[in-house]
Amino acid sequence: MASEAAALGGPEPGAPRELRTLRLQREREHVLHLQLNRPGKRNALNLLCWRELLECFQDISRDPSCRAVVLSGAGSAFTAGIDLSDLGALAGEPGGDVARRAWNLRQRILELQESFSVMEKCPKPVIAAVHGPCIGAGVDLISACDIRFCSQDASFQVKEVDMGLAADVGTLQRLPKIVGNQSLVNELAFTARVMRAPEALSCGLVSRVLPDKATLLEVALEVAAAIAARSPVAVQGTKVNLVYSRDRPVAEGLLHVATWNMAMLQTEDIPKSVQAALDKKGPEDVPFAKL
Ligand SMILES: CCC/C=C/C=C/C(=O)SCCNC(=O)CCNC(=O)[C@H](O)C(C)(C)COP(=O)(O)OP(=O)(O)OC[C@H]1O[C@@H](n2cnc3c(N)ncnc32)[C@H](O)[C@@H]1OP(=O)(O)O
Repeated sequence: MASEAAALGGPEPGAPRELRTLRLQREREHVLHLQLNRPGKRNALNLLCWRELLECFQDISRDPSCRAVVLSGAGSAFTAGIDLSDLGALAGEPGGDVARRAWNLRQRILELQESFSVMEKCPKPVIAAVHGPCIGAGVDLISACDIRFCSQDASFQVKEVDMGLAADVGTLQRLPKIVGNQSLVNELAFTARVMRAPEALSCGLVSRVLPDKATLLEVALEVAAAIAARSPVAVQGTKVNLVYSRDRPVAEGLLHVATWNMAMLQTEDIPKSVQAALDKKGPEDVPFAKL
C-alpha cells in the first residue's frame, strides 16, 4: 500500500530527495546540515533554490529522525540574495490585463514567502550559520530561522531598495521583532547600509560571532546536537509556542500553551527526564523516542 508521504508527493520521511541547489547531510545524531550550494554564484537564490528550500523543510518537518537543522552557505558567501536574472523576470511578460498580471504576481510572491516561512513553521529549531555576505533575500531567509550565529567576516545588507523594490519575503515583518529597534531597521531598509558582524551582535540579529567559518560551523553543529539531545516533545513544543506567542498578547500565548500542554505534559519524556535528573544524568543520557 502506498505510504502517506508518497500520496502527498514527497519521499518517505528521512529518505533523500535529489537536490541541485542545496546539499543536505546528516552531520550528528538527529542533526541535519543544509547548505545553500551554488558557490560559483555566491549562493544566489534562483527559482529552483526557492522551491528546493520549500520541499526540503517540508520533508524535515515530517522526518522524525531530525530534531535540529543547521543552515549554511557553501563557498565564500552565505548568499548574494535573489538570483538577479530571476528578479527581472518575476513581473512576467508586459502587456495583457493588469488585474490578471497583478493577481498572478501576488500568487508568485506568496509562494516565494512560503519558501522562508516554512522554516518558521517547521517545529525543529533551525540555526543559521552566516559567513561572508548575506544580502537581500538572505536577510529575509535568516530572519525566519530560530538562532543566528555568524563569523567575524559576515556582513548583512537589506539590499532590496537598491533594486527598486520593498523587501517582501519577511525582513520588514520579522527583523523589527528580532532586533527590537525600529529606528535601526528603518535605517538599514531605507539605505541598504552594510551591517558588519560586531553591529549584528550588538543589535541582536545574531547571538554569537565566531572567528572563522570552520569554527562557526563547529559551534552551530554543537548547539544543534545539544538541542537534538533533549526531548523532542519539549523542544518542538517550545518552538511552536515561542513562534505562536511572538505575534500575540501574553494572555493568548498562555492559553495556547495550556491547551498544548494538556496533551504534551502526559508524555513519557517527563518521567524519563525527572529520573535522569534524580540519577544525576543529563538529557543526553535519556533515550527519547522519535517524534
Ligand atoms: C518577489 C521577490 C522577492 C525577493 C527579493 C530579493 C531581493 C534581493 O535579494 S536584492 C539583493 C540582490 N543581490 C545583490 O545585489 C548582490 C549581488 N552580488 C554581489 O554584490 C557580489 O556578487 C557579492 C558581494 C555577493 C560577492 O562578490 P564576489 O566578488 O565574491 O563575487 P562576484 O565576482 O561578484 O560574483 C561571482 C559570481 O556570482 C554571480 N552572482 C553574484 N550575485 C548574484 C546574484 N544575486 N544573482 C545572480 N548571480 C550572482 C556573479 O554574477 C558571478 O557570476 P559569473 O560572472 O558567472 O562568475
